Amino acid sequence: MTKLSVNVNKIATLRNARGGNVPDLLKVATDIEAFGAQGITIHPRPDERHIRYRDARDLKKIVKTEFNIEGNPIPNFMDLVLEVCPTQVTLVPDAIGAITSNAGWDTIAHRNFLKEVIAEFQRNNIRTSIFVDPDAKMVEGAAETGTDRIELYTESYAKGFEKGNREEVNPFVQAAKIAHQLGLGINAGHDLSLANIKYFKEQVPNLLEVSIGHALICESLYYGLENVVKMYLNRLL
Ligand SMILES: CC(=O)[C@@H](O)[C@H](O)COP(=O)(O)O
Ligand SMILES: NCC(=O)COP(=O)(O)O
Repeated sequence: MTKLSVNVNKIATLRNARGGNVPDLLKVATDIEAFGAQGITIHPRPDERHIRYRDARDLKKIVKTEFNIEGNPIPNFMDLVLEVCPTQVTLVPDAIGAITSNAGWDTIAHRNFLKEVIAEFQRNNIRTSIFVDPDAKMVEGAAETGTDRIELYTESYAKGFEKGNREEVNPFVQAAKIAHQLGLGINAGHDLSLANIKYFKEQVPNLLEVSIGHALICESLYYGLENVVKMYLNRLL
């Protein structure tokens, strides 16, 4: 079984649009768990344009499933994660000003930095994952950092799948095989959707967790949040 961790960034985007507390992020996260999702993901960004650092602290008090915090390990982010102690931290090399995450780590160029940061989180019993492209060299480099898991950056798969290019999954299959041989756990995320998740899950071996936000919240406008969470869970069996 592959776990579904729902990324609630977009709930915070909607809330922040009016300055109040509608929708209530904490209630939505609790409901998502009640609907069966096995995790909640957030990706606080330095400008707090959706998730605020305070949300991370508040969510920690109520999330009963796996809590995953993603982000670039700048000092403020490191301090937040070490204070909140989520189940997992996913390190993402976010470029300043980028509209969303748009690349995996160069695990060779940043090996020493990643090693240090990962060791610090692991000393505090926080599972680590690093965001990587489906590239054998980057996966091998990830293993050298000591990380527990990798998160495969799935945008290229999602784009290819939309155009009918199912072979776009092949690099992910290869990357997952290498990661598994090297003893790394495998997560995946970015632009996964109801349309493309089933094929990805069928093809990519040893997939432990997917984190899904943007498409899942958009799909919920049509089908409702409870239905959509259950539809993902069915596709991830
Ligand atoms: C790491 C990743 O894949 C991103 O999809 C991210 O978690 C979403 O961030 P935004 O919601 O800020 O686009
Ligand atoms: N790690 C990926 C994530 O949390 C959600 O990405 P997206 O579904 O919003 O593209």
